[in-house]
Amino acid sequence: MWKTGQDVEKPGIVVTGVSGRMGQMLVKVVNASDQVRLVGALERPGSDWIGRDLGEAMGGAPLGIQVSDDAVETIAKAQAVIDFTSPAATVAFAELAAQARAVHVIGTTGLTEDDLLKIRAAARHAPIVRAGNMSLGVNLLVGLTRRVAAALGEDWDVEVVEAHHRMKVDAPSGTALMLGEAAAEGRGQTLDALRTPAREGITGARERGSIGFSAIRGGDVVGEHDVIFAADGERVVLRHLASDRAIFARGALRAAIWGQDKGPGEYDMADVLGL
Ligand SMILES: NC(=O)C1=CN([C@@H]2O[C@H](COP(=O)(O)OP(=O)(O)OC[C@H]3O[C@@H](n4cnc5c(N)ncnc54)[C@H](OP(=O)(O)O)[C@@H]3O)[C@@H](O)[C@H]2O)C=CC1
Ligand SMILES: O=C(O)C1=N[C@H](C(=O)O)C[C@H](O)C1
Repeated sequence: MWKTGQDVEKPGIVVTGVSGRMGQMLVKVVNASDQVRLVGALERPGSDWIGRDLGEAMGGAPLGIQVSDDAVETIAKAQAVIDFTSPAATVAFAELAAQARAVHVIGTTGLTEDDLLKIRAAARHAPIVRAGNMSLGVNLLVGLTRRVAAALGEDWDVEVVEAHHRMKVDAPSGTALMLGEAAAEGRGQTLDALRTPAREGITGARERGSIGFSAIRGGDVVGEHDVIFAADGERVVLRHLASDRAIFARGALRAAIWGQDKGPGEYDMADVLGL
């Protein structure tokens, strides 16, 4: 629907932030797929990857794609842009993907309300699939969390605990926020209404019905999330453990393909996975 002529058969994918942890994983997953073509690779202006062959920069065989910092020219070639970078970069890419009528798959977390408004504006022109976690397991856990929260009610205190690698820059994680939102929805409320500020010092007793978050940072932890429902005398713990970033990249590629026949609008992984 988005491009015509010779581009129609296999969607052309542009990956952003290709030198990053997720960027490199996305390049591997996209390049291994026979359903899409990798047509462009973007990095931040000033990166020493700019101008190099992407495959060689990743320490492997040449891929015949030069890493570029020209987002306008590169995104113009795309049917889908897969983007796990930083909030500022993602907001800029959203506008360019919308101009190119390309599907924008956003994995970037730590987006502010203002960023989300700009992304919403871009989604008036092209499909945007955004999720704080693109894995099948976490998106299933989101649905389970909603159901358990609805079933257990306010006598059960909800706490979300997450652990990530030492390089992660945002907290709570995007996944933790998705899980907190699901718990709040299960109780017929919004997370904004129930969220407890980060605890330190004399916090006072826990407020009934509130949802708390704790973040651990260390080592090379890919991503671990517990949703704890704690009552008097018992606890229910829902857990997801990620040990390979390929789960996120596979979900993002699935979203890019899924989005090819969708109209403008904001979608999430529950839409993509039919959950
Ligand atoms: N939704 C999901 O399933 C998942 C989401 N994430 C999220 O994805 C994001 C990236 O994570 P991760 O890969 O670990 O982080 P990295 O820091 O390893 O990678 C981010 C990359 O984006 C690059 N970048 C920054 N600005 C630009 C720009 N303007 N143009 C092009 N590239 C740019 C960075 O370059 P430089 O380092 O030079 O600044 C870096 O190479 C985070 O927000 C993370 O939370 C991660 C995993 C799964
Ligand atoms: O930064 C990461 O690494 C991850 N970020 C996402 C998040 O913020 O939840 C997803 C995953 O947990 C890895």
